[in-house]
Amino acid sequence: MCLKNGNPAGLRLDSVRIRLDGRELLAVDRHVAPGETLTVMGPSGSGKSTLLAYVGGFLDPVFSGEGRVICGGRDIAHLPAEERHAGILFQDPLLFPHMSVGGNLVFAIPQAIAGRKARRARAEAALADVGLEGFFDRDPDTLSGGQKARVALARVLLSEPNFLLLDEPFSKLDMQLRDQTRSLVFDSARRSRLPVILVTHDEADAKAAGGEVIEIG
Ligand SMILES: Nc1ncnc2c1ncn2[C@@H]1O[C@H](COP(=O)(O)OP(=O)(O)OP(=O)(O)O)[C@@H](O)[C@H]1O
Repeated sequence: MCLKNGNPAGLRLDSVRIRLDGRELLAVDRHVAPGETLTVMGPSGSGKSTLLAYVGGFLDPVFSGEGRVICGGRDIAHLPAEERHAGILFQDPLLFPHMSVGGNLVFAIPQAIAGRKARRARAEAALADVGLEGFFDRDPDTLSGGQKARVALARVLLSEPNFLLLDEPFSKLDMQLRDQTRSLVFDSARRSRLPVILVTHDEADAKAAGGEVIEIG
C-alpha cells in the first residue's frame, strides 16, 4: 500500500504505549496532518528513537509496543516495515558507497515504475529538486555532508513514502547547511503532503518544522 498524491488523512498514533522491562517508557496519542510535522523532544534515553522504530516497524524485540498507527485508513502497526512505506532519515545519510549517486536513487524507485530511461529521468529530476543537477554519476564518497544529506532526501522522496520519520537528520551539518537542509526537507514534505515525525534535541529544528512539539520522558 503506497498512497499516491501524498497522505490525505495524515498519520494517527492512537494510544501508542511502549514498555521496556515491564516499565512504561512512553505514551503518545497524536494526529499528524498531511504536510505537517510532529516534533518529539525529550532527554537522552527517553525513547524518542524507539517511538520512530515503533511507527516505522523496526522496533527491537526487547521493547513491547501497543497502540494503533493509522495510515491511509488502516492500522499499519502490525505490518512488516516494507509494507508501511516509511521514508526515514537518520543523522548519517548512509548512501551505498559501491553505487553512484544515481544508482543510490534509482534503487529506491518503486519497481512499478519500469524502464531504465524512465527511472533515470526520475532520479535526475529528484536531484535537480534538491539542487544537485548533474550529480547522477558522482561517487557518494566525493560529496560533502550537506550534499549527502540532499541525496538522502531525494532518495527518500523517490521511494514514494506514506510518511517521513526523521531522527536528528540535521545534527551533523554545520550551521548554514543546517538552515538550508531544514528548509528543503520541510518544504518538500509540505509540497508532497507527507506527515512527518521529527526527533530532535535542537529547538531550532522544531521552530523550522513549525508544527506541534511534544516532550516525552
Ligand atoms: N536494544 C536495546 N536493549 C535494551 N535497552 C535499549 C535498547 N535500545 C535502547 N534501549 C534503551 O531504551 C531507552 C530509549 O532509547 P532511545 O534510543 O529510544 O532514546 P532516545 O530518546 O532516542 O535517546 P537519544 O536522545 O540519546 O538518542 C534508553 O534507556 C535505552 O538505553
